[in-house]
Amino acid sequence: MSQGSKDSLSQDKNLLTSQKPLNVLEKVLQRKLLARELSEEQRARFERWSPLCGFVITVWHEIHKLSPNDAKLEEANVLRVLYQSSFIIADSIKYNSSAKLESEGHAAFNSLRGLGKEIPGETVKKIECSLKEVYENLLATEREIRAEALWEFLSSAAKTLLESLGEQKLRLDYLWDRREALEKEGVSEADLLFYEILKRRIRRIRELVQYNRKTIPQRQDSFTRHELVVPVFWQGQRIKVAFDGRFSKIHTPKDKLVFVTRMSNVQRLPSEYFTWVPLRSNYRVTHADLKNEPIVLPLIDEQVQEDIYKKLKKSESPMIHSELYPENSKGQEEGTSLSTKLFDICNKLVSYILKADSNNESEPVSSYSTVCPETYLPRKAASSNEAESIFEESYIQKICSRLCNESDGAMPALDKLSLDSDDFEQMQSLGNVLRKWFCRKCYTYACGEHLPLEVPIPERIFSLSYEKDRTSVLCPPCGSSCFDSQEISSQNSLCDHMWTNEDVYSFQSFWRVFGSNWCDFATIFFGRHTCYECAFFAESTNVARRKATRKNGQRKKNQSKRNPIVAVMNHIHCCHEGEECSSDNCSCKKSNLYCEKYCPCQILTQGNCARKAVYCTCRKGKCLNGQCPCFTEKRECDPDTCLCFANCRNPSKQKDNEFTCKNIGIRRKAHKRLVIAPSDTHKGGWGLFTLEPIEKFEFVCEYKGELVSLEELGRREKSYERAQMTFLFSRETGEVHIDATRKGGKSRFANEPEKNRPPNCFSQYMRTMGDLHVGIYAARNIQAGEEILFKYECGSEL
Ligand SMILES: C[S@@+](CC[C@H](N)C(=O)[O-])C[C@H]1O[C@@H](n2cnc3c(N)ncnc32)[C@H](O)[C@@H]1O
Repeated sequence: MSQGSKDSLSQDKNLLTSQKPLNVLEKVLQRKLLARELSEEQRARFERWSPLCGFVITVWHEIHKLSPNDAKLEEANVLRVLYQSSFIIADSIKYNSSAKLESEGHAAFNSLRGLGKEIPGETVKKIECSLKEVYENLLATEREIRAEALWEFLSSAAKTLLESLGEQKLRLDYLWDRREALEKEGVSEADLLFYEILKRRIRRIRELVQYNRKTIPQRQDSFTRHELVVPVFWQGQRIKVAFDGRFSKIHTPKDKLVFVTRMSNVQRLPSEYFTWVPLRSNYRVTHADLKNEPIVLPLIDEQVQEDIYKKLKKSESPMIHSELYPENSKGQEEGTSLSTKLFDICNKLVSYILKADSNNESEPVSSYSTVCPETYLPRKAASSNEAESIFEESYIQKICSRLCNESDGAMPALDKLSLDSDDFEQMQSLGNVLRKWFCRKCYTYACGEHLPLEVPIPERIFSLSYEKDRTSVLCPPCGSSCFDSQEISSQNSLCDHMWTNEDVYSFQSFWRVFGSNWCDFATIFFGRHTCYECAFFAESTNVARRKATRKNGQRKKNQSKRNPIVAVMNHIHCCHEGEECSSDNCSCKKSNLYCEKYCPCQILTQGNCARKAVYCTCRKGKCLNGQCPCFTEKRECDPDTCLCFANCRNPSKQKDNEFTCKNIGIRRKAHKRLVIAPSDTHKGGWGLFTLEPIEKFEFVCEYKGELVSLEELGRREKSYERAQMTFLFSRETGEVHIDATRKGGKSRFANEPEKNRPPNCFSQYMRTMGDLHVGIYAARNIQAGEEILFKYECGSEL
C-alpha cells in the first residue's frame, strides 16, 4: 500500500472515530471523489446525487472486497443490495431526506454483510442472467461515479425482475411466514417464496418511485428553501401543513401558527454490535457476572472485526442468560432455575393435597373436627399417625432439602444434615434457610435482586392476645375449632398433636409472613396442627425464641465470609439486636437516613422505632411539591403507610397508569410512553422521545442498568473511554452507580441538552421499597414529541 493511501486511510479512520460515521460518510466520500480528479461535469453530477452516490459506491466497493474472485457471489450480493437500495432510495425520495438515505443505507449494508452466502435456486440464476446485462453496464463504467447510469440500473433492474417473475396474488405476510417455515425445514421452495416477496417489494418500490418522481421537486435540497405543502386533517378540519425540515407550521383557518414535531421513522433499534438487554429492574452485578464479562468491549463507532464480534457474542450469552434467570446463579449447572424447582415442589404439594382428598373421600367429613372451607383439607386429623400416612414424605422437609440441594455456598450446607435428626440446632438452621432467602421486598424466594436480610428474631415474637388485625379480618374463622371461637387453655383437648422439631422450625420460618393469622398456619401444616394449636404453641413455647436468638448471632458472624455477592448495593437496612437505633448499631442512623418499614427495628419495636420515616398524609395526593414529606426527603410514597391514596387508582381518570399519588412512579413502573428515535441533539445518534405530554415534576422513567461498585465503575469507565459514548450514571454523592451499556431501559438513550440550552428533565436518586433508584423527572411541562434531555454532570440534579 502506498504512503499516500495509508495517510488517507488513517485520516478517514480518525474522522470516523472522532465522530459518528454516518455523519461524516459524505465528507469522506467527497474527499475520495475529489482525489480522483473528477471533471467539472462529473463533480456537478456528484453534488446533485451525492447521497445516492455515496451509498452505492460504498456498497459496491465493500462487496468487491468481500468477494473479489467469486463473480456469482458478487452478483447475488448485488441482487440483495439492489433490493434494499431501491427501497431505501425510493423511501428517501418520498421523505425528501438525504440523512435518511445515508443512515438507512448504512444499516442496510451492515445487515447485508452478515448474509455473505450465495442464494441457490433456479429463480436466482434466471434473475441473475436477466440482470447481467445491466450489471455489465455498471462494470463498464470502470468504477467511476455514474450516478445516472446507476439510477438507470436500479430502476431497469426492478423492471426486469418484475417482468421475469410474473404476477401472483399471495399476501406478503403469509408468504413471509411460509418462507420462514420452509426454511426451517430446509425446503428449497423457500427461495422461490423469497423472490416472490422480493418481487412484490420491488413493485411497490416502482410505484413509489414513479409517484415521487412526479410529485416531489427534483432537486434534493429544495425542501429547505421551498415549503412543501400537503393537506392533512387537524382537529377535524382539512388544513395545510408546511414542512420546513424539522418543524411544521400549521395554518389554521384563523391563521394561528401551531408547531408540531415531525418524528423520524424508526426501522430498527441500534443493536448491531453493541447489544443491550432490556431490563425490568436494576440488575445487581455479582462475581459470577464479572467472571463472564468479555475483556474486549467493542467500540460503538468501530466496525467490529468478525472474530471479536463472535467472541463477544459467545461470552455474552451466559451473561444474558443469568440476567434473564437471575436465580439460575444458584442452580445453573442443572439447567433449571430455582423458581422452576420451587414450582415443582408446589406441584408436588398439590398432588399430596389431591391424594389426601381422594383418600378421605370415603370417610365422612364429620370424622374430622373441621374441614377447611377453601382447601377441603382436614383441619385436624383423627390422629397424628393418620396424618402422617396421608403425607408419605414430609413436605416441609422436602422443600427444605430441595432448597438446600440447589444452593451454592451461600446457603448452609445441609446435605450432611440428617432430616430425621433430633438435633434441635441443626433443624433450626434448616428453618433459617427458608426464612433467610424469603425476600421481604419482592415477596418471593431468592429474588436475585436483594441481599438476604439477616433479621434477628425478636424477643417477643408472638402476641398473647388474638389481635383482630388486617389479615384476620380478611380471613374468616376456618371452622368450629378455629382459634377465633375458642379460649386458649392448656387443657383444651384440641392440643393433642406432637410438635416435631421440624414443625417448630417451619413455624419459625413462617411466623414473619403470617403474623398471628393462625388459620393460615394451620393451612400450611395441612391438618397436622389446627389453628388453635398454632396459637397455643406460640403462646406457650419459649425454647424456639431463646435458641433462635443465639443461633442467629452465630450465623451472622459466618455470613460475611460466605456471602459471595460483590458489595454493589442499594442501601442496606439496619440490622441490630437491640431495639433502639443508635449511631453505634444502626446503619440507617450512620447514613443519616430514616429507618424504613423493612428495617428489622420496626418489627422489634412493633413499629415504634424513634427513627421511623415520616410518611405523608397529602389529601389531594399530588405529592409532587414541598409539602409532601416523602417527596422532600426524596422517597417515594408507600401504599402501606402513606395516607395519600398511593394504593389506589384515580377513579376519575380512565387510564390505568393514572394514580392519585404521583410520587410512586418507580415502584409502579408507571413510566411515560417513550420511543427511541434518531436524536435532534446528538446528530447521528439516538434519542428518547415522549409520546405523551408530561407535567412538571412528573415521573418520566427510571434509569435502569447494572448496579456496579465504585471500583467496577472506574474499570468500566476506562474500557468505554475510546467509544466516546457513555451509559454510566454516577453522582459524587451517590451510593448507587449504574451502567446501562449492556443492560438497561429505554432511558439509556436519553441525551444531554446542547450547550446553553436548559434541560427539560432532571435525574434524582429516589428511595423506594427501601432501595435507591434513579428516576428521571420533568423539569417543566413537556409536550408530546419532545426529546427527553437531562444533564449528566456529576452532582447536579437539575
Ligand atoms: C446515554 S448515551 C445517549 C444515547 C446516545 N445518543 C445513542 O445514540 O445511543 C450518552 C452519549 O450520547 C452522546 N450525547 C449525549 N448528548 C449529546 C449531545 N447533546 N451532543 C452530542 N452527543 C451527545 C454522548 O456521546 C454521550 O456519551
